Amino acid sequence: MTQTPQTDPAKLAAARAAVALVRDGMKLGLGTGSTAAIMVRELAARARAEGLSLRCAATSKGTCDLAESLGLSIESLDEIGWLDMTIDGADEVDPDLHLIKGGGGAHLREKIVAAASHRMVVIADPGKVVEQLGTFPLPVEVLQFGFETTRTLIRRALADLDLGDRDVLHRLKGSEPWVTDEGNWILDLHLDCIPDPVALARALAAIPGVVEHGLFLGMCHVAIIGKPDGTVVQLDRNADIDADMLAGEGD
Ligand SMILES: O=C(CO)[C@H](O)[C@H](O)COP(=O)(O)O
Repeated sequence: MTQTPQTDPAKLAAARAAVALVRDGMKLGLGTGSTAAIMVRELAARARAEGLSLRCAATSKGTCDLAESLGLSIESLDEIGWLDMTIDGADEVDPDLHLIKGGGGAHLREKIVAAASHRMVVIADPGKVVEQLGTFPLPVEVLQFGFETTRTLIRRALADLDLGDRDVLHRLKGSEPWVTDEGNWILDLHLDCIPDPVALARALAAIPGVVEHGLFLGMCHVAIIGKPDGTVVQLDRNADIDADMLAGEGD
């Protein structure tokens, strides 16, 4: 039976484990996506039940609307300042806890919020754990101005990294461009594998029309991987991680 994101037991387990890390008085970043949405619901329920006083910054309009509808107080990042912890989902997590994010198109705000956080906690199901990043198409947020120029420069950068002849696709919603919360467009880079994420991140960041790419390198401190049986595995950065342990357990 196909499970809706709300009832996915692996995502729910990861979300609950992350919410258990929250303490009264914390300043939190709230991620975006189906797993993050489950976390927001769990967080709101716990805050209500325990009377927690929390200050939260959201990584997207969608998360902001959801959190506020559940009674969580959302402020702008600049009002809150430095955050204790951000809890967010991911599209891929590698053994070094490098990530691909942006499947939901929110990676620009997600990266800013993660950068403003003492700790970034990623929550995911086992299908997100990979040996090497790149199977999931890498989202790159680009300005609308000079869009085709930026796409050409990205293709050239990929060729320089021996990643030529890959699809660099304009993300659409129906037949119209998918527009981010910041009013930009997204290119999805179908790379299959990313042998050198650091070199790719550097090359993309050097292209003028690129606003932000979905590689999160060295930002995630802890990944909590929920499993379909409701248990979790916690991966800590710099720990000796055996991604094989989790491979193939996706739901
Ligand atoms: O980066 C993201 C949004 O920009 C999400 O965290 C990522 O796409 C994972 O989403 P989901 O939990 O729905 O699988």
